[in-house]
Amino acid sequence: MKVVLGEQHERVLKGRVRLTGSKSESNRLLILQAFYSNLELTNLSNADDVRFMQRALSSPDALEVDIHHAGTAMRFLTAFLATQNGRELVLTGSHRMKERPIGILVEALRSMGAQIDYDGEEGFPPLKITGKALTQKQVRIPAKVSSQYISALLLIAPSLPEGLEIELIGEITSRPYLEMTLSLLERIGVETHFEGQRIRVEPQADIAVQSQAVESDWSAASYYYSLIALSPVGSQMHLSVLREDSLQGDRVLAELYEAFGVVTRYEDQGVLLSKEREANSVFEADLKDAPDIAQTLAVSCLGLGMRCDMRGLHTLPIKETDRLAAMKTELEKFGAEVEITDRSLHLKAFEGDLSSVPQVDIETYHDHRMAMAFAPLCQKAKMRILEAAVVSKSYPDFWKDWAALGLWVEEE
Ligand SMILES: O=C(O)C1=C[C@@H](OP(=O)(O)O)[C@@H](O)[C@H](O)C1
Ligand SMILES: C=C(OP(=O)(O)O)C(=O)O
Repeated sequence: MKVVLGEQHERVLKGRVRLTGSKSESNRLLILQAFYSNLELTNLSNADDVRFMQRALSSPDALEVDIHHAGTAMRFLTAFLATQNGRELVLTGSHRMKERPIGILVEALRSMGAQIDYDGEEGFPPLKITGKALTQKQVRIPAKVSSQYISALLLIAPSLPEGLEIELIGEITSRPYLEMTLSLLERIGVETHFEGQRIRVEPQADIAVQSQAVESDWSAASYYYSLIALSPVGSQMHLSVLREDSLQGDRVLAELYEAFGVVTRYEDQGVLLSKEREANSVFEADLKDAPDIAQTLAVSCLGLGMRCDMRGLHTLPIKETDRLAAMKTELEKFGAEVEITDRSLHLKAFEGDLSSVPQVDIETYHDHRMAMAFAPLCQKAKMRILEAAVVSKSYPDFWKDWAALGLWVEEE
């Protein structure tokens, strides 16, 4: 599927969108529900990554589980399945998943007594997992490559007879995702402690009967922040259901988009975004706590002619695609000047006229966020998004919601 956008530019927008549940919260709570069956969940995400997790958890006899592109599902299920005594299976994923490293998590689980073998290349999926009762109550794990490895350990921790003490080695990346995991554990009644480089999770055999509501997805909200930033002053968007006291680190959008002239007001049922003034000329940020919104921010900067300096992007090369390389290639198609390292992106303030650039074809590299990050640029430029159906990884209704807003979405 290809989507053509940007037939009309600089439209004043007024709209409302109800976003699907957070995929990060959903996949954590589904693992916890597999341990504690009296946990009821509402507002789960309809993302592919969550459906693959649900399918995996409801197939107790499968000899092979394929989680496609879902990083969190791959990492969380590796730890979960390692604890399922008597179960033997192969956990695999898409071609890209087989290039995304998992050795750090496998090593940590092995040191706790798990039996996990590589079914292909050492350090990468697919994995052959033989479930066992894990014996160790302490583990050490490097924290700089992906927080998902640590969240995976945290999610199995309360099911272990003595809980778990995790020592984090080195700089902690994507920290809000660890805090989200700990908050969800606390919410269902598990005791946790996080101080310095140490996390302790107490054992918890049962929890009280309860229902937990998943908040909507702040990473999905980023595309509307960018859309309003790129729209004329006076544009507004209401997004539900998002909260100021969110567990999701991407709530930092509310602060970051002030530099783009977007004001956030928290209301009863969500947030109201308003474009109230012109953007600053420079945007600088360290995104090690919020890596998933880097692509969105870079496109906002291009559209507004802002110079952009983003650091803390060291996890981007191992996500759905090498996001730094992909961004450089696609931004340059509009005439932008971009420099990248293995952890940063620098975009020179764009001085050209985007509306006169002939229609650009945006490649998506099997990455949902490439498609969604470029879409808001439809307020400034004409483009065709290739393989646009990739959005279903986290936000299957994305194009439907854009069409409902009256944004030009033509399918080819
Ligand atoms: O735990 C999670 O739900 C996630 C953690 C982050 O990954 P890293 O910790 O690998 O940066 C983030 O990029 C990903 O989309 C979701
Ligand atoms: C990196 C992402 O997902 P995952 O690592 O779960 O595949 C993402 O959604 O941007």
